[in-house]
Formats: sequence, C-alpha cells, structure tokens
Amino acid sequence: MIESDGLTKRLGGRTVVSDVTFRCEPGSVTGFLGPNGAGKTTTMRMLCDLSEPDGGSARVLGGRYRELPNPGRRVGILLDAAAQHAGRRGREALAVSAQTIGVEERRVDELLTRVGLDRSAARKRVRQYSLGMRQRLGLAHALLGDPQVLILDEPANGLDPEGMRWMRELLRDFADRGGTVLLSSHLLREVEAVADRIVIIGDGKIVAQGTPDELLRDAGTLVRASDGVRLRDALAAAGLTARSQGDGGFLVDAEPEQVGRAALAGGVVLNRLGPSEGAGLEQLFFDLTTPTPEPVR
Ligand SMILES: Nc1ncnc2c1ncn2[C@@H]1O[C@H](COP(=O)(O)OP(=O)(O)OP(=O)(O)O)[C@@H](O)[C@H]1O
Repeated sequence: MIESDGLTKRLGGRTVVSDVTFRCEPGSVTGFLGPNGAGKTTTMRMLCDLSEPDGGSARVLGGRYRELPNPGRRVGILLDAAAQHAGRRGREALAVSAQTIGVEERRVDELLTRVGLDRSAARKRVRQYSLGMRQRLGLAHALLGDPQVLILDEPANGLDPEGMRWMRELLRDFADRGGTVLLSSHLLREVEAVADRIVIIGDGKIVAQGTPDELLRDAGTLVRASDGVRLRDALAAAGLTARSQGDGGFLVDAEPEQVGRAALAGGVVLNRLGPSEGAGLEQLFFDLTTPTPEPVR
C-alpha cells in the first residue's frame, strides 16, 4: 500500500506539488500520469523520503519509508535510471546492492536474466549502457530484495516497443502476485495499457483519478453538426464549455441531455450526440492537463 495524503512541496519559490492525495492498493498497478514538469518526480521523491514535504504526509506499507525495517527488502525504487554508478559493471553494481541489503548472490544472476541483460551486457560498464539497458538494470535493483511495493519513475523511457511490452508484463505479473506498483509516465499509451487505476497530475495538482473506465465515463459529451458555427454559437449561448474537434464536432463538458437541449434551443440539427468514449483517454488527458479549457467563442 502507498498513501499520499495532501503532499505539498515548494521549490524555487513556487508550489510544484499541491495537496496531492491518492492511494495505491496491493494487487494493482497505478499509473501516475502527467506532462513534463507536472510534479510526478517530486511527489515520488517525497513518497520515498528523499525529499521532505512542506505539507501532507507519505506512507508506504503503513509507515514512513525511512522508518521501515530494511526498506530495500520491502520497497523497490527506480527514480533515475541514468544516475547509476557509471564505472561499475552491470553485474558488479547489482552484486554490491545485494550485499548491502543482505540478498544471496545467486539472486543477482536470476535477476539479470529476468530483466533481459545477458552475460555480455552484465560484464559491460554501466557507462556503456543505453538508457534502455540502464532501465533494465535499475529495475533489477528495484526487484532485488523481492519487495512488496515498486515505485518507478518513467521506467519505460528509452525502451523500444518490445521492451515496453516486456516491462508491462513484468509489472502486471508483480501486481497479480499481490504487489503494489506505482509507475509514472508522461505517455498515456504506456499507462493505459497496464494500469488498473490512473492518477492524472497537471501543474502540481491532481486533476482526475480512477479506473480507465471511470475516467472515460466522466469525459463529457461528443456532439457534431453539419453547421459547426451554429452549433458553437448554441453551446456558447447555453454557457457550456466546449472544445472544437474539427468537422463541426465539439467535446462538451456536460451531460448529453444538456447538450441536446442547447442544440434544440439554437435550432441546430445534430448528426452525433453521445458520451465521448470515441474521443478516448487521449483527449481527456490533453484536456485535463491543459491549464484553461478554451471557452466557446
Ligand atoms: N530543485 C528544484 N528547484 C526548483 N524547481 C524545481 C526543482 N525540481 C523540480 N522543480 C520544478 O518542479 C516542477 C515539477 O518537476 P518534476 O520533476 O516533479 O515534474 P515531472 O512531472 O516529474 O516532470 P518530468 O517528467 O519532466 O520529470 C517543474 O516545474 C520543475 O521545474
């Protein structure tokens, strides 16, 4: 279990994480989704006690990370794959960590195989690794202590499509065995394919959270007319917030019935009216993380 309760952080004179609250349950993958600079890394650093919150609290497995007995055996963390010791060989780096947290050396080779680093890769120095290889090694570090919780910041960065699929399968399997996974990404597709729950952050604030289905249900109404200008005017007259989709279509922040009534009042003939499933999470993500939705003009 991971609990972020009102986490708040000020950096460089401004609030970069503001009142961030969410929970990640055992047996599930939670995707922490937001554009670059939204506050994902800062939040994760507070969860791992690498940064002191200015407000709120963070709990992992029921307590503060730093107060957990032998946290390396209970929580696997990958925050910055690029920051690993560049001068060490892959296997050596993992073996040092194993010794530090009291894990048998046998597990080092098991994990290298599990993350897809072969003998030749394991012998190379980390500075020769591509970002994708560093991610794999970072994940091996995170898994080394056979933890119950994984906290991973942009773990798919630098992986090719095959590598991303492999990562998703690994995380799915980890959660299916009862583990708790929190992974961040700025790419919706990556998160959508694996997450049971999605927490969307924009400009330091949680803008939406729920299962992918719940988020889609709340995504508004898609409406279209041959006369897009007239429809736009009718929506504006009803005071509805809408975003143009092109082709006379609009994504409206209201229920279909409200939108239908607005069109009727404006005498507009519609050729589509319904929940916005077709617009997908992509549009929702874009809308939610774009600071102010354009009003209809
Ligand atoms: N040490 C710092 N001093 C001042 N501002 C900072 C510092 N670290 C981060 N920030 C700012 O805080 C905001 C949130 O950054 P953060 O790295 O948490 O975002 P992110 O969602 O992880 O984005 P990315 O995917 O780009 O890493 C950004 O605007 C960033 O510029």
